Amino acid sequence: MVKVAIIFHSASGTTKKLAEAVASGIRSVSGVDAVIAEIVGTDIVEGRFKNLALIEQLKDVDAMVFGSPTFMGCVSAQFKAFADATGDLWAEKAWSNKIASGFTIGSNLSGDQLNTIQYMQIFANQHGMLWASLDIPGNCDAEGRNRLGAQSGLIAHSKDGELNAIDLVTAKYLGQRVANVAKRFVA
Ligand SMILES: Cc1cc2nc3c(=O)[nH]c(=O)nc-3n(C[C@H](O)[C@H](O)[C@H](O)COP(=O)(O)O)c2cc1C
Repeated sequence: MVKVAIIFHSASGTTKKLAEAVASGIRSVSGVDAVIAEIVGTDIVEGRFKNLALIEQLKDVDAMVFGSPTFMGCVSAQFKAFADATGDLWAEKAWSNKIASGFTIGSNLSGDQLNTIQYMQIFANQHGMLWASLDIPGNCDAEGRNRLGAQSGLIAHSKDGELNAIDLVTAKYLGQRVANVAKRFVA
């Protein structure tokens, strides 16, 4: 069984809804299962991410999809604390050649969400992971998916704390895509 993990932080729940949609996309691909790893505030003690069980969960996965709200133009502090806690794995090349992708959400249409995705991509590349983009041409899709037109990963927009239904459909597709890429790569 190919395993794809979703590692995400969500303060007010919108990123979590995207994560659930990504998981449903992963699980819709035969032979692939989703591993959910939610970063929560209490994982951070004196500024450092201490949930080693969450990191251990990622040991055997073939791919990871990172999710974070865009806070002040980048990933949340909680997500960054998780990333910083993987430094030993970086030295061991423990995640080398795993597939990676990412999603984020912001309350502005152009609220610097791209920087969040680019940070996730750099984080993945630090680990020697292989980044899977979002291969839905923005504004050229019959179903209107990828409505904000980011190709590096999924950028979503929350309005008054609510998600857009199309963003959820796009998130499901992102899960399917990463699952299919991981399946191909593992075969
Ligand atoms: C401290 C803080 C900083 C934020 N910074 C940004 C930002 O830079 N760009 C943006 O578009 N939205 C920003 N937002 C809005 C959140 O990204 C948005 O509400 C998102 O849906 C929250 O995700 P969550 O529900 O998973 O916590 C910010 C919100 C907070 C609380």
